[in-house]
Amino acid sequence: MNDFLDTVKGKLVVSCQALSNEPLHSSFIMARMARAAKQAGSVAIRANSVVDIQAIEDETNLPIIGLDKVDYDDSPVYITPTIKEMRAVASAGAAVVACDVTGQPRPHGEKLADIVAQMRKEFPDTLLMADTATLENVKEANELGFDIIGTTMHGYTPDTEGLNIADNDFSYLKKVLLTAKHPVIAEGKVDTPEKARRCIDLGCHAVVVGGAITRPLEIATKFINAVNE
Ligand SMILES: CC(=O)N[C@H](C=O)[C@@H](O)[C@H](O)[C@H](O)COP(=O)(O)O
Repeated sequence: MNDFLDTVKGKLVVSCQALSNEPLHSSFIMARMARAAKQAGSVAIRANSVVDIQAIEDETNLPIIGLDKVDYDDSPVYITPTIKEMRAVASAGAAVVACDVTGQPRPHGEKLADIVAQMRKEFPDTLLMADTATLENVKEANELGFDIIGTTMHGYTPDTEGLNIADNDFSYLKKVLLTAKHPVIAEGKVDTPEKARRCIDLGCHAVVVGGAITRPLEIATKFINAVNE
């Protein structure tokens, strides 16, 4: 039985990710980041790549929202873009597999509906999280029956560039909550404890915070910029 949704209800999930061009890129370091998150009380971890997922599972035994960021030449979609990465993340033991649901073309012409159907067949106990950018994407995630709807890609697609879910007291997130037919996880640029709390108070099932906790380059840059101004 997958009890992920019960486990994270009303809670914070810490995202521990560092791509190959980031200073902390290392499964060992991501596992230590996850250890710190667990010690602080995080009930689940969001992680990128099979090796990081395995290292974090070994270290923390916490449930994981897994993804695999891969760049393909023929598509702008990079969060778990094809069935190959979906299978690999589920096989690594992630409780939830997150993937891009932004309506943009996937690599090799793969269709999201086919990917979802295949995953349901092969991994019936694994939950699927839609990383959406717009209300249209939320509607598609509803129709395809995703178990969790995330706001992950809001601000990161050509249509939404520069937007932030926290703008105007989370006015976009409020619309997502009205549109989504499945639990909503707020994710993306939630960079203060107060904002994380607000997401829960507005009715999100859970909230994911990444960079503000686990990306020291991002954190240090904010301090440096403030001091140098
Ligand atoms: C857009 C994209 O690729 N987001 C990624 C998705 O997994 C991660 O790089 C983010 O760190 C994560 O979504 C958490 O968000 P934030 O780090 O802003 O709290």
